[in-house]
Amino acid sequence: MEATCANPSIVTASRTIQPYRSPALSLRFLTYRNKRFFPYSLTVTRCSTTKSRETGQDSTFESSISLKKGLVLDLGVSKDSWDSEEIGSPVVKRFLSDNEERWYMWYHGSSKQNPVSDCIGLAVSNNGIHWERGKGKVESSDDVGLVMSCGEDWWGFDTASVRPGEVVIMSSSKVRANSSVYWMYYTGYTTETVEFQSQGFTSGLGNPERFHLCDENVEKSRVYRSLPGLAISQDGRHWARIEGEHHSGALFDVGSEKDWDFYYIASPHVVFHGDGDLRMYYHSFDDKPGEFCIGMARSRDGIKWLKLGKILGGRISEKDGSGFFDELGGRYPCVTRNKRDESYVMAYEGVDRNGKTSIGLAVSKDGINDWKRVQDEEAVVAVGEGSAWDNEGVGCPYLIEMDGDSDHQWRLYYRGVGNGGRTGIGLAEIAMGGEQFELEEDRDGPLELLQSLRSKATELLLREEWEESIKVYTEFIDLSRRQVSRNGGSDPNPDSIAKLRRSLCLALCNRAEARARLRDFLEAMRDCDQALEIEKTHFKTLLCKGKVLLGLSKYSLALECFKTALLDPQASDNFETVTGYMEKCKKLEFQAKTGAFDLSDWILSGFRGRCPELAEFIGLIEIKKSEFSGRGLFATKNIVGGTSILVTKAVAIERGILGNGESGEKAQLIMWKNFVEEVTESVRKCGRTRRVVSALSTGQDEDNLEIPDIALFRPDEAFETYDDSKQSLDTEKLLSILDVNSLVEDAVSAKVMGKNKEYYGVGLWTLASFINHSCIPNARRLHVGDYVIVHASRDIKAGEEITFAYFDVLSPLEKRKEMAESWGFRCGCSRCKFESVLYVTNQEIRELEMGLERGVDAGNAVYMVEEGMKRWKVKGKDKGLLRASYWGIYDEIYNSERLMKRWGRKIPTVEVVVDSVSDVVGSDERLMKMAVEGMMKKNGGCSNIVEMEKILKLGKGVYGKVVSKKKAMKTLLGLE
Ligand SMILES: C[S@@+](CC[C@H](N)C(=O)[O-])C[C@H]1O[C@@H](n2cnc3c(N)ncnc32)[C@H](O)[C@@H]1O
Repeated sequence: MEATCANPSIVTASRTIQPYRSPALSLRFLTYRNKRFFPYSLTVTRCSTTKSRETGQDSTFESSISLKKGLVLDLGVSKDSWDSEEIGSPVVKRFLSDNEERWYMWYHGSSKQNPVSDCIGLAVSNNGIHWERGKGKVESSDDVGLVMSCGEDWWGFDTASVRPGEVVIMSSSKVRANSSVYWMYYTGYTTETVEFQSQGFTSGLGNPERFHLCDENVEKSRVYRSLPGLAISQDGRHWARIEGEHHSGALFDVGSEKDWDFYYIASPHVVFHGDGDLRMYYHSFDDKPGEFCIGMARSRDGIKWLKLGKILGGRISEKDGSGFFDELGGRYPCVTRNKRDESYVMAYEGVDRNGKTSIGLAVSKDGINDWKRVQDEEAVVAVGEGSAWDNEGVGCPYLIEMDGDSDHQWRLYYRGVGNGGRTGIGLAEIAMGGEQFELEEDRDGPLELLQSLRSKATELLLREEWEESIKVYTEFIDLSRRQVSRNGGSDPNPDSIAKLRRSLCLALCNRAEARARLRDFLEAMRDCDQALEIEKTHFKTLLCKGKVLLGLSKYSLALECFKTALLDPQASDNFETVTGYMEKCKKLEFQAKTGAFDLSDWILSGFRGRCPELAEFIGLIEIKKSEFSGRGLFATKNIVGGTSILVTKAVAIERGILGNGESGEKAQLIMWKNFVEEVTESVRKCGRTRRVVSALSTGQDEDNLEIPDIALFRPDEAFETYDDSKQSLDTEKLLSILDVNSLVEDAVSAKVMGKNKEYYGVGLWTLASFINHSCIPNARRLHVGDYVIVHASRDIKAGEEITFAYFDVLSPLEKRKEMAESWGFRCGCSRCKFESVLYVTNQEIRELEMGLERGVDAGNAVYMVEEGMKRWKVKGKDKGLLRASYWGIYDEIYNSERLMKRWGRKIPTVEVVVDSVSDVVGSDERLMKMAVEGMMKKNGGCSNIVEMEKILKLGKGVYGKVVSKKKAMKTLLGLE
């Protein structure tokens, strides 16, 4: 499986975690502005609010704004990938269940080895943007990659190429993707071609278009006689063909010579209208008018089809048809039902007189008759400008309506063609103004200005340019208010005032949304409240307010808000969204109060889907003056090992996969630069963040730092003390703060998440930044998504300082000193003090160290340490300290049969050593691994219950009580 993007979600702190010593100074010389990992292009391709000349009707689509988000799937990188040469025909499905979101994309592709033969593959994603794809055939039901090759029956209609048209889920889409029954309608080709007779058509017919075969003439005069086929699958990966009525196994044949669909049938797209009513939309080329046409067929069972005829053709015959983006007709229909009004929406690829392709929309009330184009002359999604990846053509659209609360958002996946015919799959978002601001009069007055402001603000909102959209909404809101008060009461047309007030309410709501994105929660709340004064139960505003309250961790108030939203008639369409938020509020409130988080199910699911939601939580702790340096966190009550101490969300995180060597270092610098920029932005936008970040240490004069009240870190409290001054922190100070307090997510995360070893993430978690280092730590970190959970790695007494390891504490004193130095401090912990004294006074230890440097036999060295401790009067817990320092040699001996044969009887058992070390440094993966291996060797399995319990206890120390189910813990320990 090739991961196209890192999305790490759970990370454990361990020996390899190094708090970040920043390359901050060198960054100043870097000018490259990294565009993050995903090449979003954020280009507005079409923005029109004109009424459809053709329809003149009140379609919710009449004002559509599309926004290209960029390339989401490029060609397969490796030369031998099945999809390295060309890709297209995306068919995208989104599956939602209670706690996960899964996206599937089937698409066709061809390889460099065999560029004329297309196969079908599957990619998966948890957000529809970052896709995981495979380079070879899928093996298991979790795998991704090639899922369907050409047919092998010599008489079959699909022996040369297959391309997906649509996948119909024959059970609910609210079930897990892998238990559904999928019906795939696809286009199959043989090598049989038909001569193409149309005179007027000057560019290639393109069935199938093969952009890698740049010689257009190949396809000019001949087309492949493709037909529609059906295959079914239980898991979307393993497909069985269903034979249709046609002798070739296809579902049906082309029409007779006089019919419009005589040449071929392509891109079958099937819509489930109701029981016993399936509708297929497909395209062909009608040579009488010389244009691409879209037609329909109907079926009761999805297998036997009855053709109904053409439903959408070209515009050649139209009076002013020339110059339209779809003058030569439409193809690749993708039809879907608009959840709002049950009408049908079709996205299609329009072909202009030069053969250039772009994407248009059409609507129909019943999906059969009366299809109307949404925009007349221009496409909804046009080719990219300049050297964009899709500057040659866009087409093969796949439209998805997103459930949710935003302004009627649709996603449109499409095939883009760029320079040299390079293909890729891109994403555009389409907003259909659901609550249109309708203008009926006074086109030159303020109403026109209002309309233009509103369109501009909506567009900016869609482009996620929050600050700009807030500015324009503010203009709109001020002007509307003036307008309302000027005309209020005395207006001859009370209807128009009512509309104006509705628009004002929506604008306030949208501005709140933008402000919430910038974490301007107080302002967002104000906007929501003002909108609700206009319309008490405005659904979208109630949703927005609920989310703002969630953002402020005010879970019970948020719950009330969502409950009120549920009473609105619009809620029926968004029932699951609202009830989903309500469940979230209840869960988070419980978690914030108790700190009871459980990741077991997520772990058991193999970390599939979204990370579990977490609430910020502050346990039994306070900030006080530390013996080490400056401030520290202290337990106010006894804390049992494994218990969560705090859960806090990162101010910012930057993640990526770093390579090795110079390029890896450069990538690291760029990541650091981005990270600094992100923190700077957060600090500038939010007074609360500014205050908590500026309370952190710069590493200077720590003992004179103010001791902040821990309440400052409670999101609940922060709401009341929010300030609005929008200032930045002094850059020098901010860089020092980040240098001292940033933490790096480590390679263990890669292991836990099954991610690439070179995965790298750096972040800032404010409250956790008060935790000092100790070489005998009592706490550990676990990173889950953007949150860090700090838990007790062993029992902690009331009043004890909470500490974790900034670096590997299973290493000798000198090494630890070096690491602390790179952090800019001298460790003042009791273990360092004890060992320093011992080393100064003990010649034998110094000799032992020299021996280790020379590479003395590990067995001998362990024996010397163990025997030495008797002479040096090192007793009880102190033995664990020295064993931790020389962990490397203990590890070596216990892992070597040869050494154990020789020394095994003379040294303590693995269990004794693991117990004594974990007693002083807390749990650690390596101790756990050694205990597990020891148990396996001794018992030949994990049958010994007492030892098993001991190991699970160690596991609890490493991962915390958040892994409450034994089965999940065993999975992490590799015992399941
Ligand atoms: C992330 S901050 C920890 C909180 C810090 N003590 C404060 O007052 O904000 C890291 C800094 O704390 C100090 N520090 C942490 N652990 C220490 C230790 N074991 N001995 C001495 N100084 C320590 C160092 O100055 C280090 O740069």
